[in-house]
Amino acid sequence: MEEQNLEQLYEMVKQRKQEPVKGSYTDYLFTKGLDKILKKVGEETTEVIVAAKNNDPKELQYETADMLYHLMVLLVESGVSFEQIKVELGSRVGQMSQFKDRAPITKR
Ligand SMILES: N=c1c2ncn([C@@H]3O[C@H](COP(=O)(O)OP(=O)(O)OP(=O)(O)O)[C@@H](O)[C@H]3O)c2ncn1[C@@H]1O[C@H](COP(=O)(O)O)[C@@H](O)[C@H]1O
Repeated sequence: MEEQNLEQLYEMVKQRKQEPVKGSYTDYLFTKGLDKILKKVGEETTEVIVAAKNNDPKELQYETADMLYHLMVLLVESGVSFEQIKVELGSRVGQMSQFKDRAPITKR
């Protein structure tokens, strides 16, 4: 079975932006523009949430792939490079998360 990592997907989407393939879904999104892309990111994100809530791993896998694809389209459309995301993530490696427990609610 063929696999694709996120960076390869990003590069493929970027190539579609630079060299549009008329009739392709990616071109359809870029042609429709930012509002359409944002609606799709929102829709696919909601479907991820519902799949997780329904405890449906297959559906979660499918919807996560849909969401990530649309997120890559949004990054390309917004001019954010995959390298920038890697640098951002890299800057966090090895850092300790700042997490503070909220004080428990107590009875008066
Ligand atoms: N990974 C994806 C990918 N994931 C999801 N989708 C598309 O995202 C759409 C989501 O389905 P929906 O039912 O929500 O949307 P829709 O009803 O088709 O359309 P709208 O709601 O947006 O009007 C489907 O049309 C899927 O085909 C993707 N389309 C493309 N890719 C990758 O991009 C490559 C190039 O695709 P094209 O640009 O279409 O050639 C493909 O080979 C894939 O590797």
